[in-house]
Amino acid sequence: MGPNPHTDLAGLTILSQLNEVEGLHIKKDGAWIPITPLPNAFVINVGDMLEIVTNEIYKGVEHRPVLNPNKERLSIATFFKPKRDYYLSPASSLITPQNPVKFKQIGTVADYFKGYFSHQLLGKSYLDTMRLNTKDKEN
Ligand SMILES: O=C(O)CCC(=O)C(=O)O
Ligand SMILES: [Fe+2]
Repeated sequence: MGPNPHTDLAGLTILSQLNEVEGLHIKKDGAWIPITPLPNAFVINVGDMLEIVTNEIYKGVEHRPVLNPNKERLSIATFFKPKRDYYLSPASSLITPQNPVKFKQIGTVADYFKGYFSHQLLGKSYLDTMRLNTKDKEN
């Protein structure tokens, strides 16, 4: 976890904002928006793997934690992802003439992890390199 803007690698992230101090921003329509923690509520973020499985119907949310200089902030993240040996690809039921397949062949979840962590060294989005017919997104 770091302060850099990113999307999460897993399918879904469940965040528990333990002391309800603001500090998470998400990017929406090109603008950073602060998320106000609500009492007794989780923050749920869509990650890269759910974007792949839904063939981009659900988009991974870009977000960044912002340091609050005055208040300590406690956030616990739980990441949900498929098992490592599962094949990672868009669900066939979500591939239609209107929404043709959006991703290259990826392989297993373990293959995706391997590619992701070696690609991180290049400082670019690994998910964007897996898209078909689209240029790498600039962040
Ligand atoms: O600070 C947070 O609540 C989110 C942390 C985060 O983005 C992550 O762990 O991937
Ligand atoms: Fe994150």
